[in-house]
Amino acid sequence: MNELRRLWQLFQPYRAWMLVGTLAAILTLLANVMLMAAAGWFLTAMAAAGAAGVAMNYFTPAAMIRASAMLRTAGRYSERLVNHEATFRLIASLRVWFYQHLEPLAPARLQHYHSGDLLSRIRADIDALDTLYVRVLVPVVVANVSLLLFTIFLLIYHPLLALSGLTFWVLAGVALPIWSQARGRQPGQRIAEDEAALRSAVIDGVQGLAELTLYGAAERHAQHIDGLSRRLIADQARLSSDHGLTQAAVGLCAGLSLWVLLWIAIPLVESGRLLPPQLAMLALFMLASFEAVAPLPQAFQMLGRTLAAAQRLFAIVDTEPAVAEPSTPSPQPERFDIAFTAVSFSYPDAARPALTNITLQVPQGTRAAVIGATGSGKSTLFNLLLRFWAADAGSIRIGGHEILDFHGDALRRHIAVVSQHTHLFDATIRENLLLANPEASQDAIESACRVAQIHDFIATLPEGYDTWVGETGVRLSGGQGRRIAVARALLKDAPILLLDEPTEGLDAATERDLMQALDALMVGRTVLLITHRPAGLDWVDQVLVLDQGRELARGDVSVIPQAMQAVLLPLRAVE
Ligand SMILES: Nc1ncnc2c1ncn2[C@@H]1O[C@H](COP(=O)(O)OP(=O)(O)OP(=O)(O)O)[C@@H](O)[C@H]1O
Repeated sequence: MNELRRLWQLFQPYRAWMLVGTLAAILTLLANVMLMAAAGWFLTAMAAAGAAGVAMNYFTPAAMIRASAMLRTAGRYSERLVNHEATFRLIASLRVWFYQHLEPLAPARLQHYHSGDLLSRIRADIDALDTLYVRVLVPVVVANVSLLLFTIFLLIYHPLLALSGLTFWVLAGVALPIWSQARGRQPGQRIAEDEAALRSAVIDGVQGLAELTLYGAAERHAQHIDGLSRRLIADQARLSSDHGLTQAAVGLCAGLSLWVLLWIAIPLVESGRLLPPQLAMLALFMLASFEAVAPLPQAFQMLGRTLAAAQRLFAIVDTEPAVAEPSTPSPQPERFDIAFTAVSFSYPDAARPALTNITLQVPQGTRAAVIGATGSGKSTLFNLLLRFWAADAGSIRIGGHEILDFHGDALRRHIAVVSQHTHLFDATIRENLLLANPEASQDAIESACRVAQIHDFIATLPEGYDTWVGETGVRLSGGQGRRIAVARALLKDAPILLLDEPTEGLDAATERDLMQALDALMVGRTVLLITHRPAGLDWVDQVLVLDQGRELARGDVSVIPQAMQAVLLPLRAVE
């Protein structure tokens, strides 16, 4: 129920829309019931007048019927219009709200979530929330208001009629929904989970199709997906069959209520306390009144799924970011030297610290390399500098300011990164470049690409900078992708440059060309380079050698040959 309260708060900006939509729904229902009741009365009265050969004013009832029919049509149209508008606005704002909470959690707090699962939360779970408004809130309010009016209406004729109406409305509008909610809770939760699992499995399967085929595991993966779909379908089938049952039960209640109404009202007609046309009116009124309670069983059946979706969303929204944003404005550094002082850090649940007591000063405009074997903590140093994680001990400063005093975005504006894993978006080359600087002119883009030595290649493409690079840049080679990353970093024009094994996996000739492009990028910037290869170490000013998160040596390349040998010899042997 806590989720319901929190969701209601999120709906706050749309309450005026919701009020109008709900009023329109109430009006539509009342018009429909009035139409049926008035038609029943009118037909019987006309027949009775005809049989008795007396004149009767049919203008007023005919006008009432026409007015109800018009009101019903206009009400239905405006209810749909307003409620859809409110729902779409609500969904759009919920997506933004969720994304705003998701972004500060990346990457540290999201590493346990599969991207398919996150996608499912952003799409299916948020879609499920809108049902709370259209399928649950509106029907519940409409039912309460109209049943109150219906009861008063029946009381005018006889208390017993009101009592019997209430009994069947409560049966259809309260007992059936309670039953259907209890039955729908578990499958509803499972559907939310299974949809996410299915989406993850399908995305995994498509992305890893080459590996699955290579290792003959495609069939097994298909069976896994098949198993998940079957479970999903079984739960959906159960909900649908329950829905069918409840609809039949609502129909039964309506039929029984009519029968009881006749049983009470016929003696009233016989005793003259009710006129025959009133009997017909009440009978049709009773049947039509069940439209108020008919949507309730499904509404409560869906509640389980909606609440499960809300729980999954709040689980992310309530997660504390790994690094808290400061409450004060970010400092404006005047120089861009980097200073790590006695920094230690362990990842949650890690067996050993990733970094222990690391100190490194990189004066502005100089270049430092961090070398070490796999798992020695090099990337962790970058993660801490980029404020993706906060160090457990020690301090990291840029231009003399603690990096924890910067807002994450403000800090990262000063830093450009070129890594071996450059993510290229499924967009054009130009759009991928503009990510670094949306304001960049075509001239600026081209000159960055010239320095990165990729312009000539782009110029040969039929669509030039408007060439689509494909998902994750599959239509570019590794070296070309890396150069786009260099051009991006140039366009960002940040004073600090982090290079994470930028030439990893490239052949010697491509590596040499890329090094030239990187050389141009590094001019005038404070550079931190991660590498486990000797290439490039001749142009750095200092080296930090890491071994299992500890400093093995630090200083000029020439003054630490022993440590260099210790780390580089085994690596050279591998190469
Ligand atoms: N997100 C993470 N969560 C938990 N442990 C991590 C995480 N990232 C790294 N580690 C662990 O921290 C240690 C240091 O990892 P790090 O990635 O910094 O090493 P590295 O020197 O950059 O290695 P490589 O050269 O292979 O990239 C390793 O033991 C690794 O398993």
